[in-house]
Amino acid sequence: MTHTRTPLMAGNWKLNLNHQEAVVLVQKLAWTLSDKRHDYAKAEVAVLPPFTDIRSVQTLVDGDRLSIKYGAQDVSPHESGAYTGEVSAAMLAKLGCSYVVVGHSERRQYHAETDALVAEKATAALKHGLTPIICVGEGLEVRQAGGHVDHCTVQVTGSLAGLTAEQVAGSVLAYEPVWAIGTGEVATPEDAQEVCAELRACVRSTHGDDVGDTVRILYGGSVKATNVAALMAQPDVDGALVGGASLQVDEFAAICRFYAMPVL
Ligand SMILES: O=C(CO)COP(=O)(O)O
Repeated sequence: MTHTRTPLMAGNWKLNLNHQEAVVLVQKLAWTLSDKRHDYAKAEVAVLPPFTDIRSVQTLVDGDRLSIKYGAQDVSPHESGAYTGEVSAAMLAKLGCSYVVVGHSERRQYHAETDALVAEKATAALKHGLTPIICVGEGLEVRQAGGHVDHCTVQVTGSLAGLTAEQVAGSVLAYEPVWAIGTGEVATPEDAQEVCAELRACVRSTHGDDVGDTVRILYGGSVKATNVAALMAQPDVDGALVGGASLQVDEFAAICRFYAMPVL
């Protein structure tokens, strides 16, 4: 069966840009993409700013009727209550968010997030109509020992625990090898394909072939305009989760327009 997975290019801004800078970047991004006649059917475009920027981004996107989508970098597993500092999925949904990242390696590392917590966050997001971008990825030692596939399939199985087939089909997975994040050390297209294919096979076996064929799987880790086309040429890579390069408008716009580039 040929799949109809729309590519997704998502910019994870991490802890960068205040709400005023966010508006400037999104405005410039929209102009650049419209100038180049970007086809949003060929690549969906999303930005994932810090929480404090989201209301401003919503106002801009709604006011100018932009086709750019937006979301958050984390969400509480709780609905409401005494959870100081947390932001709920309902609050993000109210702000018009489409996406929310869960289980990014930086949260797994610095906030000790487990697969079980990631699954709870994904469930909370889906309950409120948000699409979770569920991240997995191995560190350098695991990669060097050849344990990357097992590591990532264990993570993905745990992070999808309790989700229905329909919920998994409506989620996005992201393979982000930790050794490739912010290091300039991009995985080769073959490395990315190997793990993305294994993640898809894992979903097919746990939630059915249709779900495996439908779920989108992104690659993340030092994605740039110069390497995106080769990554996107891989059959199981459905998009990119972009960190550093998403803060540069021209670079991110070029990444979004990967389909207009030759595969080097
Ligand atoms: O962590 C990432 C996206 O979530 C990747 O970051 P870089 O693109 O800066 O390597």
